[in-house]
Amino acid sequence: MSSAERVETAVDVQGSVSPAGPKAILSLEQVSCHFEQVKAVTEVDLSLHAGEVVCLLGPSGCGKTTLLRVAAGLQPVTDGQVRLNDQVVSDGHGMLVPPEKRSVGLAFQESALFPHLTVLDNVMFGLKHLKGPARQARALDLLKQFGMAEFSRAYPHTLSGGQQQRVALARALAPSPKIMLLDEPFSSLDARLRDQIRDDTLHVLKHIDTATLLVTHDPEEAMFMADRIALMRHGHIVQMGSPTDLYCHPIDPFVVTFFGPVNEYLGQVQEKTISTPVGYLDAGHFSHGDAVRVMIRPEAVQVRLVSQSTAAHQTSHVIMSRLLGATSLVHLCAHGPDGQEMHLHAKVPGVFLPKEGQAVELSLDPRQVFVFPR
Ligand SMILES: Nc1ncnc2c1ncn2[C@@H]1O[C@H](COP(=O)(O)OP(=O)(O)OP(=O)(O)O)[C@@H](O)[C@H]1O
Repeated sequence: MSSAERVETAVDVQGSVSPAGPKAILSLEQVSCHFEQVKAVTEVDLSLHAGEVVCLLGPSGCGKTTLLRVAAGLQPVTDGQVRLNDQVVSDGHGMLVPPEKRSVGLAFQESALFPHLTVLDNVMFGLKHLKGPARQARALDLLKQFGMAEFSRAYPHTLSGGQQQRVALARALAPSPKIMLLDEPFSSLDARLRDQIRDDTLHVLKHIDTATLLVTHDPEEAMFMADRIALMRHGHIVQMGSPTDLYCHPIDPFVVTFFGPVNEYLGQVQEKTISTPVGYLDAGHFSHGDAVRVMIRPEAVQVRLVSQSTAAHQTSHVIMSRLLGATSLVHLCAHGPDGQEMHLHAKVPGVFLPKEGQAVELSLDPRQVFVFPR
């Protein structure tokens, strides 16, 4: 094992806040929304620009839907203000511009279509400002972009759930809203269908250059869809930035673990290093004697097979291997330079299934190792 190896460590870095460039279409400024004792959202700042997809990500009950409803004008704020194109549309005194005047398109987990209208009529419903042929052409264009043009004469009850959701998205986007608000629009679909509709939706959103706020609790979905992610907890935005910012520069352990399970090691800084069973880490800004929590993503663990030179219990070795599909998960017992042991998971690409007992040499990709105070 590469026990003498010294590994540079990526430590807590604040993600970027907002892209430079044109003015925001939608701004939430110090927005709070409380329901009696429940502080659903507290002092949130968030801006949304034309053509970008921002995801509100976080665990159940963290305030995502409340924030989306505030943006839509469906929920008054307790404090702070909401601006649309620089005009204040709600503040602590009430709702100054109602939802129907905000040019927002809405789609939810189960977006109900009008059952007595055909697919085409459903999409044309919000296009009353257009004349007959233009109205139909616009609706058909949207249906085409969602792969639903051939169903234009069908009624909703004859469509699958996924097809209905495509029509609902087309209907919401048809009036070319300046802002699209989507609340878990893919979560009722099965995995394969979800991937496809997600992909189609992303391309349509980018094509029409609308600003999109998407609520999801799925980090993979947020990374797939978002230009920027706002990760929330207990009504606050914990970290805001690009998917790369959050994944590679998480500001605290909550952000690290929200994107997937990690290997954890509790250590102590000795001089300028932290000794772990997988080698020495650079202690970064920590000082001698600091108690630290080392978080190692399974993807950071690099495994090299070696011939056994010492007894199994003194060498890092394989406990078991499992094929997950595109990746393999290898359970390891790591033996450190100072005699420490650690059960470790390594996620490696492709079919890599070393046998139980196989001796290995372990190293780390420092970009996916994070150290926080204990
Ligand atoms: N109308 C309401 N009255 C009282 N409490 C509410 C109301 N709406 C939301 N809450 C509370 O506010 C908090 C945030 O709820 P919200 O629905 O915004 O969370 P969420 O992150 O969207 O959750 P989920 O992912 O489960 O939908 C929760 O504690 C919820 O119970």
